[in-house]
Formats: sequence, C-alpha cells, structure tokens
Amino acid sequence: MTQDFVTVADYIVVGGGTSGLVVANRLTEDPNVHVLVLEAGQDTTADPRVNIPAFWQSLIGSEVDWQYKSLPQEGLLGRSVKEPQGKGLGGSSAINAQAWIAPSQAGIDAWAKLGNSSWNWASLVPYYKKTHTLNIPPDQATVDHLGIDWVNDEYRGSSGPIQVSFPGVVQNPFGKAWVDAFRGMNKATTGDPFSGNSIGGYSNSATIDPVNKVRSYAGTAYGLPALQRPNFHLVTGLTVQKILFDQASGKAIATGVQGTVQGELKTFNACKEIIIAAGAFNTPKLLELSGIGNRDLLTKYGIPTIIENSGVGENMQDHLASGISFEVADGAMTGDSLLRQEPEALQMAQQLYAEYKAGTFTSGGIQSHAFMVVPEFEVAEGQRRQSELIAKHPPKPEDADHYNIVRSLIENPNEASAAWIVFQAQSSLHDKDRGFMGGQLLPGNHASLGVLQCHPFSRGSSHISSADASAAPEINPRYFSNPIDLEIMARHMQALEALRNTTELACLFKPGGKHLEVAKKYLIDTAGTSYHTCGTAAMLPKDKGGVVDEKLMVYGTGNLRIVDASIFPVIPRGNIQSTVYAVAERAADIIKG
Ligand SMILES: Cc1cc2nc3c(=O)[nH]c(=O)nc-3n(C[C@H](O)[C@H](O)[C@H](O)COP(=O)(O)OP(=O)(O)OC[C@H]3O[C@@H](n4cnc5c(N)ncnc54)[C@H](O)[C@@H]3O)c2cc1C
Repeated sequence: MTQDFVTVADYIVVGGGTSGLVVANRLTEDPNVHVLVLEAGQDTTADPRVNIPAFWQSLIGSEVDWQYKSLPQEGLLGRSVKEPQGKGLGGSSAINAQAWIAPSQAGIDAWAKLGNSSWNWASLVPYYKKTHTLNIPPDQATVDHLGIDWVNDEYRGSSGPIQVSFPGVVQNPFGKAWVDAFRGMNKATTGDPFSGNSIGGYSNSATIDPVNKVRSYAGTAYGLPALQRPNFHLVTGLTVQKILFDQASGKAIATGVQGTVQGELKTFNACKEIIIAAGAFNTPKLLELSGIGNRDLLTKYGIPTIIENSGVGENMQDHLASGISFEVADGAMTGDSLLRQEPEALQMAQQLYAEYKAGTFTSGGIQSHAFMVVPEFEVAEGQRRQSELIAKHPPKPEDADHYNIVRSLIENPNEASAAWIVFQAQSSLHDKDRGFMGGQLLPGNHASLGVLQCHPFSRGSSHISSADASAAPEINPRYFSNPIDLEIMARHMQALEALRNTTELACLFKPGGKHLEVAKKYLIDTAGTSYHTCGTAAMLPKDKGGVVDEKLMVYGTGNLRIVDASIFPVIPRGNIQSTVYAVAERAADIIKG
C-alpha cells in the first residue's frame, strides 16, 4: 500500500487506472495544482506478470482483477461470462492484451450525431497522437515481413508517453503469411488504421516498449513520472465507497469522498473537483452508492436519492469475441507449451527474454489483425440482403437512436462489422466460463483464428446489487439480445474457414466449412467478452439517457466529472484502449479550461 497522508487536494481522482492516471498526470503539469489519486488496488509497476507482455492472461482471476462475472445470458443459453477489470496502478491497462487498435472516423463521428456536437473524429485525432509514440522496426527485413507500408505520419504519435511497437518478428511465419493472404484476397489494409478510414488486413502494433520489451501502460508511462512531482499524491489500497455532496446551492457540489483503508473509514476533501475514473463497472456502481441513479433502484437498497438519473449503469456495450483453434504444421512456433507451463519451454523463453529481449515472452499474442466487412455483404445484392436482415429486427422506441446509429455504421460499405485476428496459441473457448484461454489445455501447437464484433446492436447494463460497497455489481451485457449481432458474427466465423484455406495460411495449419447454423450454435456456446466494456455513464443529452454532458460533468452536479470508458456513447470498432487514452487526454484539457 502507498500512503500519502494528504487528505485535501484541488482535485481528487477516484481510480488510478488508465484514464485516471492520464488526467492526474496532465493536471499536475501545473506545479500549483494538487491532485490526489485514490486507487483500490496496489502499485504493481514492478510485478513481472504485469511487465512481461506474454503474461497478461495469468492476471485474469488474480488479485489484480476485480473478478466480476455477468449474470447468466439468455443469448448465450444461460451462460455467464467472466468480466475482468484491472485493479491496481494502471487499472485495466496493466492487465490488457496490449493490442493497439484504431477506431474508425464514422464510429467516433457517431458520438457527435448522438448529440455531442463537440466530440467528433477531428476533435479526437490530436489526442490519439498525443498519447503515443509509434516505433517502426529499425530493420527493413522486419518491416517487409510485417508489410508495414501503410504508416501515415499525419496520424502517427511521435512523442507520447505510451510506447507502441510491432510485436511481430521475422522468425514467425504467421506475420508474413497473414499479410500475404490478405494481399492475395485483395483485402490488405486500405491505409493507416489510425486514419480512421481503412479496412483490411495488416500487422498490428501493441503497447510494448520496443527496447526493453516490457508493457507500456498508464502505470509506468503516466503514473510513475507523475509520482516524482510533489503536487501528485497517491493512496493505494483504498476503495472509495461514496461521494459526499453539499446541496445548499440547489446544485449538488461534490465536497469529498469516503473510503476504507486498512479497515478505517477516511474522508478526503476536494477544493475544486472530483473526477471519477473507476472503470465501466465501478463508475456506475460508485454513482449509485452515492445517490445518483434510478430512484427505484436506490430506494430498493435504502440509498437516499441525490440526483435522479435512470441512465446511470445503462447503455453498456462490449465486443463479443470467439475463435477456433487449429493445430499448426510441424515447426511453426506457438505459445502453447508456455500456457501448459512446460518447464523446458518456460526455461528457454525466460533465457531468451533475459539475455536477448526476444522470444515468446515479448508479445501478448495478438500481432495480426483485420477490419472486415462480411464477405457476402460486400456486393450490392449482399448489401440489400443485409438491410433486409436488419429491418427484420426493429428497435424498441427507447433504443431507436442507438439502433439507427449502429445501423448506419453496419450499412456503410467502407465500415468493418468485425475484426479478425490470429492468436498464436490455442483458445479453449469450449471450456465455458474460463474466458479466452479456457482451463483444459490440449497437447500440441495451435493457432486460433478469432472474430471480434465491431458495432454491436445489443446493449446491457451494470448496476449495484446491494448498498454494501464491497458487493460485486449486477452485470447484464444482454449479449446477442438483438439477433442481428449473431447473424453478422456467425457469417464472419464462416468466413474464417476461407481465410485459413488461403494458399499463404493453409501451409501453416494441419488439414482439418462451417454451415451458418453450426457457426451460430458455436458462437452461442463459446462467445465471450473481448474486455471492451464501456458506455455505462454515457455522454449524451440527459433526456437520451445521458449521465455526463460534453464537458464530462455529471448532470445535476457542479464539479463531478467522469473521464473513463463509461462515458463512450457508442463503442468504437476494435480494441478500445486507444480511445480511453485519447478521451482522458482531452478530458484533462477540458478540465484545465
Ligand atoms: C483482460 C483485458 C484485456 C484487454 N485487452 C485490450 C487490448 O488488447 N487492447 C485494447 O485496446 N484494450 C484492451 N482492453 C480494454 C482496455 O484495457 C480498457 O478498456 C481500459 O484500460 C479501461 O480504462 P478505464 O480508465 O476506463 O478503467 P481502468 O483502467 O479499469 O481503471 C479503473 C481503476 O479504478 C480503480 N477503482 C475502481 N473502483 C474504485 C473505487 N471505488 N475506489 C478506488 N479505485 C477504484 C480500479 O482498481 C482501476 O485501477 C482489455 C481489458 C481487459 C480487462
């Protein structure tokens, strides 16, 4: 536990995770501004499980994870899904898979269309750049092997704190085969994904320092440098239970927070603002525990209502993911022996990493990526069939705005409806609730071809399950509650078969088509979260279910803001950490004024 005995600061940031550390770092650039960060987890910046890129999965279910789980999901035949969230300095950026993936312009412009006129693609581009530095491999052989011919300097971060590099190496045949397969299908990326206007296959980058081959994340890139400043204060091991308000002026003014540290209830006061950055599950939970939410729900748990807002905890969005593992041809390298913790493989990987910063420890396993349209919907006749399919499932009136926005994205012929990846090891998704890796590890070497949704129609919720702050929230993502999501994802799963059979990739797999109904059944049995939950305290007009306004201020309050993934009105395509960082960078500028 880190103890900093400051109990009053200009700003209190609840949650020292991805967004919280960005904002706290930027605010303390002014030496006269004192910021106190309160983080429930511990400082794990020296923990090798956090720092070594390949170990991220070992943190799921550990003390660095809140270990949440969804309610049984009707759309998954009653299956519950694990919903990991990071708990410790750096939050989920300390346990994530490190893939650095771009949103699309249309996906971010949708935020403006939903009523946030100052939040569009143009407004966020400078912040994607500000947060990262893209390191291109220094040798031409690696650049050629990974097909990195698309980098556009207009969108490339060159001095941001998060170091982004390419985990693919020339020794690994999958990198080249992936790019060549997409080139062969005439589906190589149409540009730099961070231009916001590309689809197709490419070698993706990851938040990994290119020199030391360690995770680059909010904890080390924003947290540790800020800790050197006398005006940055941090308490770890403290779970905030409640925000305190003064309502004398008619507007709720947040004066402080209460939380327990080592069994003792403590109060911390803010002179200016309280900034919530507790993540997509814990942010709505904290609002509700503090009296901001649906009155009926608060009354049920005996919590006095300070601000009535039934949008709190609603609008939850996530990307479902699934994949199929195939045995690879003899000689192809994969991470399976490490997953099985085979001593010889571990020893060799450890040695390679320690001596040369090389080998399987240097990657989170995701280095080849593609943004794809359903192949059968690419042509005009297919687009018509897709529109008919969507029209069969009209929204309820309260879902119309969200439905229409998602529909416009899905029907845009230049917009992907799923991301395809190759994960270089088995993913035992049949093993019910174990998540991506499963528990029953198979012998042999595998690679998994995976699909992640880009623009789901289905939305869910996350609410308190008790007035007790230590109780887990009730998470109901309502996966596949809109049947179109299953229709689209199943078609992508089918298309993976054709990808595997391309000349370039087929030679890397042992020989082994899925009918659409089989693909649907497979998805219902196996799909799980790709860990991208957001939207549960959305930036939207209040009468459209909004919780914060365009300045990220909680409606009805004068100085309580939210800066984390909860505020996303619509989930961007692809893995969301780049947008979490960009939003937090912009939030810091908004707060600075
Ligand atoms: C396992 C996993 C893999 C992922 N992989 C990828 C990937 O490869 N690429 C990608 O782009 N994205 C990925 N993501 C998603 C991405 O990492 C997250 O969306 C992002 O980090 C969320 O940032 P945040 O600031 O909203 O929340 P977090 O980073 O989760 O921060 C919230 C912080 O608040 C703290 N907190 C919560 N409640 C309280 C409280 N009451 N009091 C005090 N502190 C509190 C938490 O402990 C945590 O540190 C992954 C996420 C996970 C969980």
